[in-house]
Order: sequence, then structure tokens, then C-alpha cells
Amino acid sequence: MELFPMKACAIESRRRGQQLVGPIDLTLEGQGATVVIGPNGAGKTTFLQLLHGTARLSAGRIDWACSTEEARHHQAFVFQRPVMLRRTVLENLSYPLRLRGVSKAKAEERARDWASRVGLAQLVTRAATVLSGGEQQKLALARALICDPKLLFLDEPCAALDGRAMREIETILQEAKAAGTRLILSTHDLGQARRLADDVLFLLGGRLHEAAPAEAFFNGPETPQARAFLRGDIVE
Ligand SMILES: Nc1ncnc2c1ncn2[C@@H]1O[C@H](COP(=O)(O)OP(=O)(O)OP(=O)(O)O)[C@@H](O)[C@H]1O
Repeated sequence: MELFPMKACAIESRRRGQQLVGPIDLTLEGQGATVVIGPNGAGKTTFLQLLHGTARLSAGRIDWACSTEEARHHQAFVFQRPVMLRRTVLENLSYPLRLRGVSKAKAEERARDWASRVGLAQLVTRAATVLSGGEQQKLALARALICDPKLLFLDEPCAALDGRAMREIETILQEAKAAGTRLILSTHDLGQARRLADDVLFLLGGRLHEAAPAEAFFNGPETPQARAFLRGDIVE
């Protein structure tokens, strides 16, 4: 079963007559990390949600190489603020596996394995809601990866985290990418964008203003707005 290529054709999001995103065309192949950047309100979150299918398309269509239902089954989404079940770390990790019919024993075995991969082995019996922000985000990431998604969306996954937590998250993401998970991540942090991106999508005013391989984008952005954004100027 293959998800890619994914073709988004003239996708749009409108709310109460207001154009939030689009129309945007995009073809996504099956490897690497795409980083979505742009100023506040550019539409990054909405764009990721449209692709993932959690926001409704007002117009346009998204075609996967498989059925939309199969494509959704092989995707996961990590939010800026992790959403924790009011249960232990182990139960949070086991949950998506249990939903997919994996036995309790097998699910817990995989959960323990993932807990140690992300440095949470000592905390498996703790309530997830009392973990620190960085620990919660690592847990959210492990819970997203535990079902081996082919495509992982991350919306500002390190927004509230310090340097160490960010480095740990980025290491997990690099490992996931090396293991074949396709990443699409939005970030405000240009350093993170440079470290992780294979391709860059620069959004401005709900439109895809520039799309390029990371090296080309960072070394020679084509538009004055992208140049200004990379310089750290205010771009609206
Ligand atoms: N449910 C909604 N109803 C109306 N407007 C919305 C809704 N969701 C988002 N918007 C608007 O759509 C625009 C894009 O928002 P979005 O959150 O996608 O941008 P963003 O690039 O992720 O911003 P940020 O970097 O600040 O998180 C914003 O102007 C926002 O106010």
C-alpha cells in the first residue's frame, strides 16, 4: 500500500466568506521532510489540517495513490500543545495500538520499547498530565510514531520547548525520517527549518508563495518576501 504521490489540486479553506488558505496546488512524493514556514496567520496550521483531512476543504481536492481512508489510516498528527490522556505514560503509548486491535501484552511491550527510545523509560507508570512540556511532547511524538505512520504532520512541535528538548525531538524526527516516515512540519524556528528540511514551503497570506528544495531556498530565495522573512524582517 502506497500513499504517494499525493496531489493537492487548488485546495482552499474559507470561513464565513473569508479566504484563509489557498488555492494551493502541491505534489508530495514519499520521502524526506517538508518544512512549512511563514509569518503568524499565514495559514500553516490550516494548511496542515487540510492535507491531513481534519479541516474541511472549501474547494479543491486531494488525491492519494491509495484511497483517502487508507491514506488517513497511515498518517499521524502532532500538535503544538500535546494532548494527553488522563492516564499513565504507558497507557498513552499503548492507546493507538489498542485502538487498532493489538493485544494488551503486545501493545505494552511496544509501548515500553518506545518509552525507552524517547528517554521516558523511568516514567512509564507516571500520569502523563504531570510530565514536563518537553516530556509530554516526546510522549506525543512516540505515540504518533508507535503505529509506524507513513506520513507524520507536526504543527510547531517545539514551540514551547528549550534547546535540549528541541534537540531530543529533532533526533527522534531524524530517526523517523531515516526509517521511512515522511514528515511535514511547520515551525517558526528558522534554525530548526534549516536542520530538518529537505524541501521548504513558504506560506504568505494563505498562499504558497515559494516552494523549493531546502538548499536552494535558504541560499537563494526567489521572492523579496522570502528574502525578507529569512533576514528576520517583518513580512505581512
Ligand atoms: N476556525 C477559524 N475561523 C476563522 N478564522 C480562522 C479559523 N482558523 C484559523 N483562522 C484564521 O486563518 C488564518 C490562518 O490561521 P493559521 O492558524 O492556519 O495560521 P498559522 O500560519 O498557523 O499561524 P501561527 O503561526 O500564528 O500559528 C488566520 O488569520 C486565522 O485567524
